[in-house]
Amino acid sequence: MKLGTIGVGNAGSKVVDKMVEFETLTNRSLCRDALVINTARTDLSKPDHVPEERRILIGDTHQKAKGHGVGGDVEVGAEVAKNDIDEIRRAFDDVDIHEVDAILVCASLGGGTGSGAGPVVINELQKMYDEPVYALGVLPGQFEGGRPALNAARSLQSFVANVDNFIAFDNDAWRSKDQTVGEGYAGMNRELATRLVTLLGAGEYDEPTVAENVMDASDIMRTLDTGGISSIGYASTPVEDADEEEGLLGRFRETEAVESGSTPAAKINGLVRRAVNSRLTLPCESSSADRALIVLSGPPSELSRKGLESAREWIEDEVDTVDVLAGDDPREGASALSAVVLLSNVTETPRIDAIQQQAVDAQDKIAHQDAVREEEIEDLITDDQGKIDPVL
Ligand SMILES: Nc1nc2c(ncn2[C@@H]2O[C@H](COP(=O)(O)OP(=O)(O)OP(=O)(O)O)[C@@H](O)[C@H]2O)c(=O)[nH]1
Repeated sequence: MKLGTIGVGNAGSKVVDKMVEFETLTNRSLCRDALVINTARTDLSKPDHVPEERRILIGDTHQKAKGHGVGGDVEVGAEVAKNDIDEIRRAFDDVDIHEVDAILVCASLGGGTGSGAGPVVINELQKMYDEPVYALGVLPGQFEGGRPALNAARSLQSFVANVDNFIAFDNDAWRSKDQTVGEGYAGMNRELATRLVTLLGAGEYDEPTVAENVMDASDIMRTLDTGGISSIGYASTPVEDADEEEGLLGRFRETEAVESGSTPAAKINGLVRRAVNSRLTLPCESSSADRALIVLSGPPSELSRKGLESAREWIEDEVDTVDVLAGDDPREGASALSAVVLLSNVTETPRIDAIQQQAVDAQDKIAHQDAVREEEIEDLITDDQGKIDPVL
């Protein structure tokens, strides 16, 4: 599909940047426009693949943001975006909407800009365009504490109510204890970009391609059209005789070899099973999905109709739905065979339940602290009037 991509806030912008990097390295043609919106000037300098003129600073005149971010305050994030909506609209005007099938807004839900400004941006897009608007939302880790969980629980409701589909990425599930936070994020963003671009970029070629069974943008959009929360599974295996991948693309590839000697059909079946049973972007009970879609991407010689059909049947049983679409994404010269599986409208998602509980606890704690503070201030004023130390 042809996509307009918008990153809101720090993490959202980094994800968009990685998507553009991965699509360039793999000669795909997905993001027709990449725009990033932020309240922090320093974060706007981070992307390597988003043109300078497509980086928008909002809230630089706002009393609390002043170009330094909103410090995790979701209310300020939303307010700033509402105040600067004309500027945001002008940036949308530069998108050639006839060139895109859908818009993807990427944001993290734990900070203040992504969680607050993200829903404002989405509402505006929905007002301006008829095309579907999808979101990619990063969920905060449990170790980050109550405030990010509260932001996420609040903003998740606004995201899900207003997008055509919400693809979730759970930082907790992808955190590695052996890495620094920075290394961890870089790896997670690569993994996420690989999944998003392999899925959404399927069937998009610069040159016309004649192949049977090619995945179509309308199939992907139909699977996403549930209005719910989605999760993506992925697995990849190197193609025999492919040149050793050097440099940047090698870092994106976390391929695992499958047993040699297996037939192409068995190889595909095994790969699709591995995609569903390995780490999903959002851990969930796959049988709770409403619809599913399989994309098989790799050199045409590796694609097998029989393999794809038997994998489709396996997912039909696994997910317990007849709504499973499957298609190929032939890529001449690709050095790996990859399977990506989209599980749409999943409802059994333990991490989202846990975030909601963490948010309720955090809200109770904040309410309790506020009540204690008010009581203390009252005591000070009534009992110790005149005894408060001045600041200077
Ligand atoms: N997956 C991933 N998560 C990130 C990354 N950077 C930050 N996060 C997560 O995002 C949340 C913080 O959100 P940010 O995007 O940094 O903040 P923001 O939306 O710009 O908002 P403010 O900083 O409050 O203005 C935390 O939950 C982090 O764990 C990243 O590169 N990748």
